[in-house]
Amino acid sequence: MRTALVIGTGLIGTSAALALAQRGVTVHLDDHDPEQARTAAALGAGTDEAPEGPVDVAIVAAPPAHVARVLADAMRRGVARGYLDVASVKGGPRRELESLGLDLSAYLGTHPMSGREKSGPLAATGDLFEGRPWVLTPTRDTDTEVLNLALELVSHCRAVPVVMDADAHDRAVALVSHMPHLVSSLVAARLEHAEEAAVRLCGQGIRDVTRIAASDPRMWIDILSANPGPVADLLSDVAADLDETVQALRALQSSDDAKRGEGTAGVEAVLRRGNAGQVRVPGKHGSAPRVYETVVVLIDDQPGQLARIFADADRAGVNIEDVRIEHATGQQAGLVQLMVEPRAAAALKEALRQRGWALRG
Ligand SMILES: NC(=O)c1ccc[n+]([C@@H]2O[C@H](COP(=O)([O-])OP(=O)(O)OC[C@H]3O[C@@H](n4cnc5c(N)ncnc54)[C@H](O)[C@@H]3O)[C@@H](O)[C@H]2O)c1
Ligand SMILES: O=C(O)C(=O)C[C@]1(C(=O)O)C=C[C@@H](O)C=C1
Repeated sequence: MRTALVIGTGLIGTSAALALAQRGVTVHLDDHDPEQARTAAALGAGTDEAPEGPVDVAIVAAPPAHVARVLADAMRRGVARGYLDVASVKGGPRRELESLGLDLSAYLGTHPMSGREKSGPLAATGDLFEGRPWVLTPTRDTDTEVLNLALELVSHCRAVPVVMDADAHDRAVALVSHMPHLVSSLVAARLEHAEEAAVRLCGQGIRDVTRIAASDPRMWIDILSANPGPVADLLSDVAADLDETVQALRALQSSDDAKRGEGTAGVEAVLRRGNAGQVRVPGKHGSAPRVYETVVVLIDDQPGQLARIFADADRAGVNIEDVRIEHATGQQAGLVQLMVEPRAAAALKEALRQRGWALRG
């Protein structure tokens, strides 16, 4: 692939454009809000000038409700050899395109399983998709050339291609993305009118559970409107589990020993089922989760601290596998958790201590 046109230069479009531009592809940027395309261009994602002739691939990264219309318009204008979209739902846009009577052999629906709770080009990064699954939904009618273009895009973004049927994809993401999003919103909603004294105590647990609740509701209305049935079925199962958990907790309040025993068993069952589900969440690069040792470092809230820690770890020859930052409430300090291979932990601790870092835990 030599040339690409990204239509919709928000978080996802600009992130893909940055990755393509970094691999030498000439990227043209287009958005119904020209300011967004200008911003993406200023970030180094490509040019906001229109291509002179057809490009190799057009990537539509507009909100799901607009995807079919934008694709249809681009296909009628013949702007590319192949047409892709990256919408979070796949069945609806495909059916909408079919109903418009277009030849879909040059179209392939895709979905990168990576994103952020922030929108717009300024939230974009060229490494957003690295190591993440990127779903491709070819049909029997899809041109091989277009499938190859999609595989090239995924490879340039250093993601992992996963081929699926569009409706199977929508059922799967109902479980791993859409239902969890609503649960996150429901948990975060309990904080809206909560007392300040309680909210001030928020630690990492609730931050983990509520991060995605900060996402743009307009985007999520589009997503959920295109997949309501599977999400409603799953949420109704969660509601049944919630009812059982409430009953178990009520039993724990009883003065009767036998009832309390039932309550403990009920609560334990839900926690153990949670453990069993959690271990199935794939780790980095989509592989089985690895067990890392955590080295905790106290940092001041000053620029450059993280870069210094990474440089010191690099000097000690230790690879940081993952990182988390916990900001201490009301203080100019934070805790950085560095996840490393267990055999590298002792060397890292020693090197960081020698370079004056305060370690915790
Ligand atoms: N945010 C995520 O985590 C995530 C992850 C994977 C896939 N997606 C999918 O990627 C797509 C884009 O999401 P995003 O998070 O980048 O949103 P975003 O709001 O950051 O960007 C969307 C962009 O599309 C533009 N746009 C809207 N209507 C348009 C139209 N008719 N023609 C051209 N441009 C138009 C907007 O001006 C905006 O710049 C969506 O389909 C979404 O489902 C999102
Ligand atoms: O904000 C994030 O971390 C996300 O990855 C968002 C997330 C997801 O649920 O996994 C949300 C919707 C997209 O379709 C893909 C990714």
